[in-house]
Amino acid sequence: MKNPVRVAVTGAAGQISYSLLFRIASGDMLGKDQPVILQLLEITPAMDALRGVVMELEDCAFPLLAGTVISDKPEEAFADADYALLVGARPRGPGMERKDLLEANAAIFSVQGKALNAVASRQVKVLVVGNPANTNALIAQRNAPDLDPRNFTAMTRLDHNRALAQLAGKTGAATTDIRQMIIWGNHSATQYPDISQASVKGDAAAGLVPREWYETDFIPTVQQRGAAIIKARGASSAASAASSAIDHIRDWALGTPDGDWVSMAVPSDGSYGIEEGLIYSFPVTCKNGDYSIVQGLEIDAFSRQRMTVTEQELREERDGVAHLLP
Ligand SMILES: NC(=O)C1=CN([C@@H]2O[C@H](COP(=O)(O)OP(=O)(O)OC[C@H]3O[C@@H](n4cnc5c(N)ncnc54)[C@H](O)[C@@H]3O)[C@@H](O)[C@H]2O)C=CC1
Ligand SMILES: O=C([O-])CC(=O)C(=O)O
Repeated sequence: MKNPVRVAVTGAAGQISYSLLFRIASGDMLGKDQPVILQLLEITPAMDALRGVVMELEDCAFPLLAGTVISDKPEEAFADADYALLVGARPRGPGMERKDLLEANAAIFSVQGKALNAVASRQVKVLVVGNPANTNALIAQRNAPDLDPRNFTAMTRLDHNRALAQLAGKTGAATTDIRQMIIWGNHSATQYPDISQASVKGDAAAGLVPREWYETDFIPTVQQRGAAIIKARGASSAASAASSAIDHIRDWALGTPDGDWVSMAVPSDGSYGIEEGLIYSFPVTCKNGDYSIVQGLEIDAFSRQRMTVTEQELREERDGVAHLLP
């Protein structure tokens, strides 16, 4: 049996975590041979609710759950963490954009970045889910100067999976028949879901669907899916967000399949002309616990224009939180 790894999760009594924690503990994220210790962070008023979640975790008798720690102090929850899933933040309600949460949530990520810097494993892999996820990841990263900046990522895998589902529905294929989908940019309404590289059962996706559908239906549907779920459910997506967080960390830790890639928001290294340092979603492949941005893709004028719009929004979000970026 492998030694247990430490997985910190914030917002552990919230609705995403209620789907997420049980799947981490069952081995869906890091493999059926990898024991985990869950280190759960909540705010003080939510500690009773968190104790209830831990009672349920115990009652599952998961063979891989090697321990559970709960705390309302980031320095306790992040101690020696190998993975940190930063979920805890306020969700948006109807009529809000995700960046409307910036003011409410940004402070959380500067405090947690400092705590990760102080006590987490030096190799900690960080996934920010709390919105606005890309800019929150930037805040956490910049407050953790002693950690590898590349290990701060934000979640656009839900958008990626939504795009797979939409294209599968339109072409009558299974999501597993689709390769090389891309989400570029921000986890927001400016994101650019790009099928120009994608294939369905080996055929170019762009040749299988009308251009008109792609531009006026597919792109806005994926961009607005979070809002559509809030409208329908009265609460933001939770189970699908949890599932995508599992996918993000699993692929980062265990690797992407040959011949395919996934979308992750990672610090730009200047690839495709995107300003260095922004946490921008790119197509990436993962191997041996590391990711690389896919290089050499051709970018046409349509794509470039959309990639620039979402880059610009990320610049504006960053400039809006300059006081939290040491
Ligand atoms: N990146 C993505 O694709 C997605 C992101 N989200 C975002 O994820 C976040 C969480 O969503 P839900 O679980 O639905 O919200 P929720 O409100 O059900 O749970 C959030 C939890 O975080 C806790 N919390 C607040 N401040 C905290 C802090 N400083 N430290 C630790 N815990 C703290 C709250 O007490 C609450 O229990 C929201 O910001 C939401 O917008 C949601 C869906 C998809
Ligand atoms: O839309 C929201 O506010 C929640 C979220 O990020 C998503 O479902 O993509």
